[in-house]
Amino acid sequence: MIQPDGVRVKIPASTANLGPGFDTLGMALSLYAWIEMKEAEQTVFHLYGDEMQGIPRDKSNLLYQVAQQVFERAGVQVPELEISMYSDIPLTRGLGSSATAIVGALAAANALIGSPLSKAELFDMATGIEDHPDNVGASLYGGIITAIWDGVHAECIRFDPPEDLEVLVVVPDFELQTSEARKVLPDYISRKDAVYNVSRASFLVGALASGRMDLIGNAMSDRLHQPYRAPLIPGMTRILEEAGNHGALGVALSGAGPTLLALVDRQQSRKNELEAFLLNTMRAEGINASAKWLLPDVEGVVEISGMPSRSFMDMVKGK
Ligand SMILES: Nc1ncnc2c1ncn2[C@@H]1O[C@H](COP(=O)(O)OP(=O)(O)OP(=O)(O)O)[C@@H](O)[C@H]1O
Ligand SMILES: N[C@@H](CCO)C(=O)O
Repeated sequence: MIQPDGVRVKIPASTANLGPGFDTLGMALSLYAWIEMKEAEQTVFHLYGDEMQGIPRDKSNLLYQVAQQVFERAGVQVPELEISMYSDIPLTRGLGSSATAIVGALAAANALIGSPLSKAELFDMATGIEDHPDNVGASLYGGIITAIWDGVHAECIRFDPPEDLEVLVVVPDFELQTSEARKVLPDYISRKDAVYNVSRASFLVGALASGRMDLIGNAMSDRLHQPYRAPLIPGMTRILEEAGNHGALGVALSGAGPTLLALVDRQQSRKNELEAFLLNTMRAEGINASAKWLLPDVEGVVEISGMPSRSFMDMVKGK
């Protein structure tokens, strides 16, 4: 029942909220992590790449802990594991690195024992661990997801992003833990602000699902989290206000930040201008940042089969 050669999965990064859809909307992105998981005599970790620095290499590691939850739920014992991971996803920057690790570990552990758990069960477990469904739903299902969570079950509707949608992310060179970026949020907001957000979030889903990219801009504004988080990210307020004048369809804080995200029509020609505006605005505030042009990922987590003779890193390099 346990796969003798182990299993390999590829998991996309994600952006959460897309402005008004706090803890609800997510989109998978073409930036990836890879995990290999095998049964072993003694637990050992091989963590590759700059983004894995500082991640624990003992049984306290999130990947190991999450895998054990799968085995427990399935009633199977696999106490010792050999786990390899490589990631291009920056840690603690608002691109869903923790969700990627959770979804990757759930999918790999489930595949290792013959896939007894359904994707819906993995979604419930992932949301329980992360505590909100937006990033994990996107990494699990790919595309754009709109999700609900009642504390036990998560449900989502997934749809394909508009065909010409491209995504610019500008990743500042400082970290911001999600837990810290949640502490600054108020427990209560006014009815006026609640209506503002419900209307924008609903309108945004309608615009994205029907391919109306011309309507995205007005729909991406938010009063639930971004105004409170803006003081943590120098340059953010100006970028949110002015990126539309430099070719962005819409702009938002990516997840809990500090990364900023602009949605762009792939057919338009002002990409250099937009990238320079975002980078220069941050630089003027003393923040170095790097820009990445990404596409939506439409597959979500996938198992990579049939290459047990290739080393893990050869597989990653072969992409
Ligand atoms: N591969 C991994 N193995 C173990 N722990 C990880 C791994 N990847 C991420 N983490 C944990 O997740 C933390 C980052 O989670 P956090 O929610 O703060 O940021 P994020 O997921 O990158 O951004 P956001 O949730 O805003 O999109 C890291 O500090 C680390 O503790
Ligand atoms: N919806 C979450 C995403 C970050 O994990 C937040 O904004 O805090």
